[in-house]
Amino acid sequence: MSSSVLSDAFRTHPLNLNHKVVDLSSVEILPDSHAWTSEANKYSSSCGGDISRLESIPIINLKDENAMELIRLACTTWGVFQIVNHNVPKNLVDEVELAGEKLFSLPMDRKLMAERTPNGVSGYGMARISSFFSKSMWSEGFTIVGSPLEHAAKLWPHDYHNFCNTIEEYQKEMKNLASRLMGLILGSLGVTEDDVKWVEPKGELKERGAALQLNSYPPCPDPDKAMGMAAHTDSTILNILHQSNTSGLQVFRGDGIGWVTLQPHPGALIVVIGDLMHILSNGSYLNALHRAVVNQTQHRLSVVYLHGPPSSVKMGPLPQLVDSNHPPLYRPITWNEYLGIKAQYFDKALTTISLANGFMNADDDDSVK
Ligand SMILES: O=C(O)CCC(=O)C(=O)O
Ligand SMILES: [Fe+2]
Repeated sequence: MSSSVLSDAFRTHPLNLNHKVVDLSSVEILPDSHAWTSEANKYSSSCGGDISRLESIPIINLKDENAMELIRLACTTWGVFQIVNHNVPKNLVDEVELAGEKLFSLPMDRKLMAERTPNGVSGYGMARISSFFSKSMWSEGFTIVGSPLEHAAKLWPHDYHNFCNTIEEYQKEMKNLASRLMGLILGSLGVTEDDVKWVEPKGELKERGAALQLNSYPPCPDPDKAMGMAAHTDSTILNILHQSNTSGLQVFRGDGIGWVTLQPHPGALIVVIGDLMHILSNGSYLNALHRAVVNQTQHRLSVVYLHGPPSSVKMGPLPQLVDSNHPPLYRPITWNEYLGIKAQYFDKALTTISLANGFMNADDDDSVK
């Protein structure tokens, strides 16, 4: 895995470290710093409550002969779906979950030895989106780009091999699965992988952006006022997420339904469509707005594989999807440039590259850097 795209983008846009790292496992009363009000989370008022149960997020069997069509439906209505029969060995998923549990149960002073630096990308710390919110999230994270060795050796100076092996094996499986999913998703848009050369990059283009993010959500004394991870869309092509057997991930349906909880399904992995796939599909595939809520009794863990494009590729709406009736909605952009825009504009990032509102000139690539 290449580290350059994410590392470059994160170095240029360091984290705003207003939030103090707190050892959440030792907190008995929700501190004000972690008490979210409805102003702090503008989407919370539309919370779906009972309605959530009427709508459920599709579970797609990748071996189903209609898988492509089901994916198309899921991407146009949800921007998220679960997959089964994905061929990722169950014991590997269990091992990566255990590795995460082992990591987050270390004492805080040990975890801080592997802390992510303000302009670094790998290591222990809070979700990068924390800097957009005045309140702290009820979660901790560990990001791995490329080899986990450097940070794992800080966590377990004499015993990091198992962790590294598990992570590297999982990264390999995720990379294969992501490329299989790309074939299916592009197919569902009526585009072949041959039409999009960078999907299976050869030679120089091989350099690809990817990362693994472990998220930990300890039990929370006042879960209704706390927020595990605030509402966001992912800045990738797609993310593949495994959640431990405790619900918490919610997806927002804009058509009046509100927040819908993604119930853990044994053996399933979750695919979240990111901003870049939304751009590629010329707006037809939804980049799911999602968040993670917490609960009072159970520790929850998620393992997220971030799948991005090679650094040099400029991505715009796929030419096959654009014609005089369907003009391009976004200007072409590299991932690095998009991550920079996201770091600055967050949930307005797509608007700044929209061609529909005349905000930007399509040829003026450097204007927002
Ligand atoms: O923990 C979860 O379920 C959500 C995590 C997430 O959205 C992310 O890491 O981007
Ligand atoms: Fe996310």
